[in-house]
Amino acid sequence: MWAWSSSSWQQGALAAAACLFLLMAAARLMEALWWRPRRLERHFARYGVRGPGYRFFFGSSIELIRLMVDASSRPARPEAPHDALPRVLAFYHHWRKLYGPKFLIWFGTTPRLTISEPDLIREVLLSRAEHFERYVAPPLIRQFEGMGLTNLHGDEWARRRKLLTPAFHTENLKLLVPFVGDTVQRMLEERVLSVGGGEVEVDVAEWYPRLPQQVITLATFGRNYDEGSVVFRLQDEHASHATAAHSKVFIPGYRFIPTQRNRCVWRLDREIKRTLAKFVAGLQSRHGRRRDEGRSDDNGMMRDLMSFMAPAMTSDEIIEECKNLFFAGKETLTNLLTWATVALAMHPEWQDRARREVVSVCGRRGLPAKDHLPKLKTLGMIVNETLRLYPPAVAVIRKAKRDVEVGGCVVPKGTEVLVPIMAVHHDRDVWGSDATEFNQDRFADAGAAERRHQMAFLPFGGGARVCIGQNLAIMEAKVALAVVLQRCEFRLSPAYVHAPQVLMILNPQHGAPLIFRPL
Ligand code: HEM
Repeated sequence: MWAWSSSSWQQGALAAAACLFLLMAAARLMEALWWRPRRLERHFARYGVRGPGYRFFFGSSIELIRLMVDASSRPARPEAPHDALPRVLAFYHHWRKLYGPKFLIWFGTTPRLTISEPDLIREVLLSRAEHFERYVAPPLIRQFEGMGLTNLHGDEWARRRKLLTPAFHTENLKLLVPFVGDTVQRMLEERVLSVGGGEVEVDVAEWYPRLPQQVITLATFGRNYDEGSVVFRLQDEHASHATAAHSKVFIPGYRFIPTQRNRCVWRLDREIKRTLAKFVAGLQSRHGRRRDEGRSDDNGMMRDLMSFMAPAMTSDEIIEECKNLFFAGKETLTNLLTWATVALAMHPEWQDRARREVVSVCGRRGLPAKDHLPKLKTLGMIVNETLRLYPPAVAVIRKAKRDVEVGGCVVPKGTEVLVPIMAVHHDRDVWGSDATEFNQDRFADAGAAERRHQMAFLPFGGGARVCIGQNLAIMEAKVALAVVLQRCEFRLSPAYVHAPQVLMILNPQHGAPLIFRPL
């Protein structure tokens, strides 16, 4: 009898504990999925910050995707092609009209405060930057981006940034100038100049990637840059699978399920690491031998990144950093070159002006030299105006590490802050009534952007985490465009459709076919 009642008591206690556990789990779930988002909404509303409203589990994501897909189904308006913001950041354009320049959206259950006023941006990126950390990309994206500078935080980021910064100093990079010029010349010879003087159609969005690919590989490893192309090919494949898989982010743990796509992502990751590991091991022993023999790490052209990394980082760290630099430096530069060439094809008068400058500085056929670069002023203005209207990175995101006040509004810990760079660049209040027109002359005098506002022009971000590769990007862009302008005239192909679209960065949705005529 006692035994029976003792076991039934135990069963009752177990059932009660299970109920309590379930209730607590349900309460935690409700807190995460409903009560907390609603509390945060009320919090922001007290400061006058509103937005599209939180929807259970999905936040504003469904509405956001609908707005973006809808916008990308139509080309840009032909009468105002550079007014691309409504198409590229359709959700921003739509909700800003409804809620003003500061509004709240929800990425799933994560609140994202969207700010586009330069004064507030300055607070987030500069004056209160210590209260924010860089956005942490989801694991699938981090895996192909690599755990390098862009994805590190705190002391490890600071150590790595200090270590790599000297490699990107202008003096070190100037030694790459002849290589960039020579590479573009070879690319033109293969694709355009060898066609026998006739016109040829080239999709520049597909043609340009080879340049940053070769340049980053050389800047990273010194010689042997051909091997780098293997990594880029694998990384491209990895990126397309990972971004497609990332769209299933709402299924928790999806990345661990051995679907066909996930298995492919895992295989590619292993292959990239294996290829880089082989490469890095060879280079590490070369650098080690040089050190033992008391020889400098100078490879005769420039100090490559390996010579900065080899003495201070483990092989795994170097592999992750290489993945990161390959990722950060390729698509961005390809985009800049693509949009600059498209803009010059749309505006033949500026193309002529830029060409006249290149010929007068570098001659009809001479490759640009490092001393020519400061003299290519018009080209520099064109590059800046392209970065203003078509910034490859259309936004940056920060996350509040603790409760912090921005523009008089308390931003609770864990809130993400979205800075839509492209919106600032297209803002008439910042850039004047012709903000959405291509007018390189607005950059005629150095410091013109700064005078508008310290945060008016942010193609490379701002504050401590500003792009480490910006000098390299500007140098590459100026040299590449100079060589193209010297040797060819170009115009839009009849097949070209102006349709900028953001897929991680700003891409031409239907490619960028241009007609080249050798000069
Ligand atoms: C037109 C070309 C480029 C553009 C528009 C661009 C844009 C940016 C932006 C906006 C950021 C800041 C991100 C943030 O604050 O969250 C950034 C960071 C970074 N960029 Fe670039 N980038 C370009 C070229 C390059 C190149 C050529 C490299 C190197 C090969 C590079 C390497 C990096 C790295 C490593 C970071 C992270 C810096 C850190 O967090 O300390 N970028 N870039």
